[in-house]
Amino acid sequence: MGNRCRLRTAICHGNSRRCGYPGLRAHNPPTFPITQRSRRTYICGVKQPPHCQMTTHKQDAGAQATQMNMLMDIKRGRLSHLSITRCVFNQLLIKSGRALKKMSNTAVGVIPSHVNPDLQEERDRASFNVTELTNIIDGGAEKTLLRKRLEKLIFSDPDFQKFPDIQTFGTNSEFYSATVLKSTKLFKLRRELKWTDEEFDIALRLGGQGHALGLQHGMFIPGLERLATEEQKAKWLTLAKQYKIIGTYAQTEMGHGTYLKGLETTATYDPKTQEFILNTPKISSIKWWPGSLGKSTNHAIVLATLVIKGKKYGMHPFFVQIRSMTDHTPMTGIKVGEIGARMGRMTSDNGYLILNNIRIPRENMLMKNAQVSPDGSFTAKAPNQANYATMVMVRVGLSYYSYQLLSRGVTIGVRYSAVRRQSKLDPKEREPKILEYQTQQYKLFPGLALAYAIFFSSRSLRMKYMEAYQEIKNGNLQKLPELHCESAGMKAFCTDNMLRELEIIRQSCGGHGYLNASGIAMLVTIAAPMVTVEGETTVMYLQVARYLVKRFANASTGQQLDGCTAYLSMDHAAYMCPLMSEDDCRNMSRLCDIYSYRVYMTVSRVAKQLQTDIMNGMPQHFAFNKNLVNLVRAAKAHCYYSVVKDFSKAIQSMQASPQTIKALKTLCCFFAIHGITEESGDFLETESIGLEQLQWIKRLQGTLLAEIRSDAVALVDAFDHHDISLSSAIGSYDGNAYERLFDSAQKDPMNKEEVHPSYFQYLRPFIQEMNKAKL
Ligand SMILES: CCCCCCCCCCCCCC(=O)SCCNC(=O)CCNC(=O)[C@H](O)C(C)(C)COP(=O)(O)OP(=O)(O)OC[C@H]1O[C@@H](n2cnc3c(N)ncnc32)[C@H](O)[C@@H]1OP(=O)(O)O
Ligand SMILES: Cc1cc2nc3c(=O)[nH]c(=O)nc-3n(C[C@H](O)[C@H](O)[C@H](O)COP(=O)(O)OP(=O)(O)OC[C@H]3O[C@@H](n4cnc5c(N)ncnc54)[C@H](O)[C@@H]3O)c2cc1C
Repeated sequence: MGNRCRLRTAICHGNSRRCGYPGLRAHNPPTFPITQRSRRTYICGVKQPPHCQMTTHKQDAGAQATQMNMLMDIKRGRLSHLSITRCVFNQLLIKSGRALKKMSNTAVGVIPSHVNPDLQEERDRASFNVTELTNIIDGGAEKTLLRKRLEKLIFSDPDFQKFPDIQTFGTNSEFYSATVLKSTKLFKLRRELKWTDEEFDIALRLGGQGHALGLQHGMFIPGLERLATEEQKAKWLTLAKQYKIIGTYAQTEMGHGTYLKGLETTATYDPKTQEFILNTPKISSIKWWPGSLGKSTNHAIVLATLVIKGKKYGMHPFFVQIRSMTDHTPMTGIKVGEIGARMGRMTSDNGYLILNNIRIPRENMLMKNAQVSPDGSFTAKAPNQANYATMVMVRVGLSYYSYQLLSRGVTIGVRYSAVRRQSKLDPKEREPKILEYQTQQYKLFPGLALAYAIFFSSRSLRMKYMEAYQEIKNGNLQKLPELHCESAGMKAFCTDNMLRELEIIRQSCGGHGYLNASGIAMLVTIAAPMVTVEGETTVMYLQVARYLVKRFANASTGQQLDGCTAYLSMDHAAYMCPLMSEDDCRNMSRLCDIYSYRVYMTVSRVAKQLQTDIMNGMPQHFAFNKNLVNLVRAAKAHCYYSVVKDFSKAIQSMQASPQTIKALKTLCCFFAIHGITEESGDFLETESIGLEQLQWIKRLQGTLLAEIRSDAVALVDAFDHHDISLSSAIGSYDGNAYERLFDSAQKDPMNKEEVHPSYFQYLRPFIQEMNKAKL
């Protein structure tokens, strides 16, 4: 915390409580309207004479020195609480004689209504029209209006306004209740206002993190849509869409999440009664993790290994009622509950489920992809992986969700860095904004560029998904393998890199980044499980690698490839690094060629090594395991290349002003060259670039940091996250970080009482005992 802030806090702390103005607390607003001018004359809600103001950066050195000395005294414990207050006030009164020309624009405990000038200055210097870029992100000006209309509606509700504070200070149980309330409110609004799916999606996103009933829309409804027959949909999908039943997707078990063939929950068919008997026969088979299962849901799609006459038929989905529709108690034979406190905030009630001889009618197997007839004969209509369809959809969704989380994080980081001043660059100048430090830019701008890259790339993936899904729905599964590769790869790439960047951004906020009130700490914990859910990162990369190796083998036989692996069948024999000068390093087409060659080399090397190992007699699974690290490396290279390509293509086809295009091009180029510097070893080793080119690229990196710096605030403003969605004291639109931090601290339940009960219970008796004790 800077000196200025520490002093403010110290002043307010004493002042608000014991400085001779009893009854007035820091967050007590004055009871009459505050004008801009009068606002300046308040400290802790107490009217002060104009001269009795906080010092500013431009104050004279003498005043600063006096305050510093006082601070040292406070630190050393030489000043009592009361004397601190008096002393500070006296000092301020003395200094008032020097007529501080520019008074502090904010009184402690009052959040100013104007934008922090340091942030305004950034906005004034933007090289492009922020609204234009916001419109592009929203998908058009009319979509921005729609989002804003929904924002206004949702955030005018006091329950939504309260949510950030509950998220910051509430107990797990309070937070869970708030997320139930939030979900039910949104569901009701959807019905009442007849929202379209798009409007509802926007509303869910605005609602921020934490939806107790999130799995209803995230997986239960999509699961029914993808796995149920038309007849079953008519029965259950309608109920689910009308919220008459609340459900989840229960697949993962305590013993298995990744390896679906290893699921131990069984659904054994009984032809006599035409029922399935569901069991979780051992501890490792207990369903463990499903969201909304712990406390919220009354139904579930349970994934279980189908057993007919002792034969196993792989994993299939079953529709199971788990709680009573009248009193929400578990159905007979079912034990269900919460799995326990998790890292960070519990954004959903993840649960466990034990099934003990639960009988469900034959019709409750979701039979779109495979059927069991009354006599127990099994017919598959599609490969078993068709039952993984819900996961593919969620992987696509999580790629976009990564954009949402990261863009929020980087908004907080950049805005805060534009209002935080610390240390000295030029000894003669005032302390600079920390955003001026190149190292700070290097912490923030990769995340900023990644947020845009993920946005454009996940948008392109979503479009591919919609197209392929239509075909898959009609029984044409041709595009499924590529869709699986792309969705698994993007899910892994986006969540993995998003989490890494968010943690760097958190650190870039210094101490305040560790406070929940910063919003960024919370984002990191919300992002943390995203690398695990819906297919763990390494496992997903390995699925990509498996596809790449296969496609490489196809290309080696002369097959012309299309789609995301087309580059594998191109002729790379005559490759030469296309960067001839430093200027070329800004050429996206050339940078894409470098990326494509790097993937090609990485894939071909590992594929050839695999082949050699197998030819040398190594069993295939051994050979695979021996090369896993390089397989993941190849998959990562493929994904980075795809994202660079998508980002660059999106800009090429964009209808926007030259200024906006230029700002995005700079960011895209930075994203591409940052990837090269991060993995320079790989690029050099594959001879995609040479040493000289690497030097050019590194030099350009410094130049681009400086170019992005001037538009950084505008680029994050363009995401246009509402303050309630951000839930950040240090990243709000007005940039009044310190005032909001202080305000937030006042709301901490620990500050409700001046003296904590533990003082009477433990501390006072202890101190008394120590005072009585002989030396
Ligand atoms: C909308 C969301 C918004 C965001 C909300 C935020 C809130 C967060 C909410 C969070 C909620 C979190 C909720 C949750 O977490 S729900 C639980 C999620 N669980 C998982 O994701 C499990 C991960 N495991 C698997 O998916 C599979 O077991 C893997 C893939 C690992 C292996 O697979 P498998 O066991 O079968 O063995 P195999 O490797 O021999 O593969 C055999 C063949 O199958 C092909 N194959 C494999 N998979 C697919 C596929 N999907 N489509 C098409 N094809 C596929 C594969 O290429 C291969 O083809 P070929 O090479 O033989 O030709
Ligand atoms: C917050 C949260 C919400 C969730 N929600 C749901 C839900 O709603 N419904 C649901 O069904 N599930 C849910 N899950 C479970 C989630 O899908 C699984 O945790 C996830 O798929 C990972 O599986 P796992 O836990 O078995 O990890 P593991 O597979 O045990 O992973 C542990 C390690 O083993 C490695 N590993 C495993 N297999 C391989 C391999 N073949 N090759 C190389 N390395 C390997 C991994 O890379 C990892 O490093 C949720 C989980 C979380 C954390």
